[in-house]
Amino acid sequence: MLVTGLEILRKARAEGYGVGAFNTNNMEFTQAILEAAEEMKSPVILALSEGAMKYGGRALTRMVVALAQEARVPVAVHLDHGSSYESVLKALREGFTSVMIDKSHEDFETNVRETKRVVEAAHAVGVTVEAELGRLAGIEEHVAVDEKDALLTNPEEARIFMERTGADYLAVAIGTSHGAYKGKGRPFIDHPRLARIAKLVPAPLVLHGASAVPQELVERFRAAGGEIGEASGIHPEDIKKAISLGIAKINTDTDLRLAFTALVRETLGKNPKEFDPRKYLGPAREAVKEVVKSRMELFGSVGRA
Ligand SMILES: O=C(COP(=O)(O)O)N(O)CCCCO
Ligand code: NA
Ligand SMILES: [Zn+2]
Repeated sequence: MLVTGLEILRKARAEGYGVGAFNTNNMEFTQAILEAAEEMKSPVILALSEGAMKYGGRALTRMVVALAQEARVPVAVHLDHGSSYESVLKALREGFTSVMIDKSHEDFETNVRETKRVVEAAHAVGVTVEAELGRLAGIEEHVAVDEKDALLTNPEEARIFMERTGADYLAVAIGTSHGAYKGKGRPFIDHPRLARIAKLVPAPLVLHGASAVPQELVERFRAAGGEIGEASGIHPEDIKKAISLGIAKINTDTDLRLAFTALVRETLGKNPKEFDPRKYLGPAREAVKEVVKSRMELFGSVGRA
């Protein structure tokens, strides 16, 4: 059933588990994510970025909202990294039940003002809001303290920010970053900082850039002809620890893309004569589903629907 992001995330934070927000751009990803959620009896958040909205248009948004309504588990349809008030309004018009306004690159007062404006509009139509404070950036442990403070979320600022904006959940910067290159080896995650934020911010917390970029997936991608450098993601133990400290929404996109693309390359490589899209998109869909299921097990959301 289609529910708001807060309905899913409030319970997750209260009960100490995480819920995956998985990005989709097409039918196969959407099916894989929802099938995994139903099989695992797990709540789930379907995330569409502005790029996804542009790429898929009404075909994508109508499909995602309709399938979320029919799903046998709680599903929120979420605008990922909304960059403007107008972009959020479009998502609200499409029936999304969760919207992110990401003004984390602006100064504090601008972020507060813009976020507050979105909260008023979204709440007026029963939709909940994710905001962001702090700069997502993979940082090495030895990075100077003042540089970390310039980048990562300041706990006291977070408290004031949430009180002034009324946002429902908060994306925090504690050392993760988007994409496949999150730092040399095991990225440094500032758990003490997260603990301080969680003490001051009772709202569900969000972890962006949370993909694991597992080596076996990177190898499979390379073996099938893909090219990728020294890729590394967030260690599963760091995800579990972050959830125990207050993270409730975990964004995963890169892992799904790697799995899907590795399988398309592999299937096409093995069957040069094949030109029925279902024959290479189907196995890729299954690979995405398996990644989503394993993420749900890691997050502890299995059986929580
Ligand atoms: O936080 C994330 C996903 O992070 P990751 O790249 O670790 O999957 N997102 O918001 C997804 C869109 C960003 C491009 O990946
Ligand atoms: Na988001
Ligand atoms: Zn993100």
